[in-house]
Amino acid sequence: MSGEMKRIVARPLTRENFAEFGEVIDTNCDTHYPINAGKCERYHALARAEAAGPDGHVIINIFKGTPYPFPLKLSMVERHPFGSQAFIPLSPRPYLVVVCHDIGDGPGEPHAFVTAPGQGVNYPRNLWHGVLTPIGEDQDFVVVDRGGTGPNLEEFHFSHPYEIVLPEGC
Ligand SMILES: NC(=O)N[C@@H](O)C(=O)O
Ligand code: NI
Repeated sequence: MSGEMKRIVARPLTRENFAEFGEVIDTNCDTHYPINAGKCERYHALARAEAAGPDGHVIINIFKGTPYPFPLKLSMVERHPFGSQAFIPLSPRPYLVVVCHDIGDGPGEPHAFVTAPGQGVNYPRNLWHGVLTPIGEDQDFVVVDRGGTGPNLEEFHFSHPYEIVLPEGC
């Protein structure tokens, strides 16, 4: 294994297999009810936005992402100490989600997921994650995260990069 990258195969993202990391933003849930005299269905409180630290407040952004080559060489993950970060795709394409638990002095082994078309995710404050990673085509996202002052980006560079591969047929 010396010199070789450890291979991680991405799994399909589900609310259940992502629950130990963060929230999935999609309509495959039971927290919904009709509003506006039945003309609209509200899928309520799918995730919670956190905005702490000096002058912390929630902001809404658009990220126009460009695709990464696969297999992906993952050498860095990051986290946001003062706030959460949610990614909601504006096109029905899968993208890659990479997250890690913190093991005390930094991130543990990465966990990789491929979203279903249209599925969003919310990274709670301080969750280690890979940067926005579209697959195959440019993809735009609404991103809900934290504005304010103070350092809200911490990066960790792995001493041994990982190789992230997509599941068959992706
Ligand atoms: N840096 C930035 O705004 N984006 C990253 O946080 C990311 O998770 O893609
Ligand atoms: Ni981020």
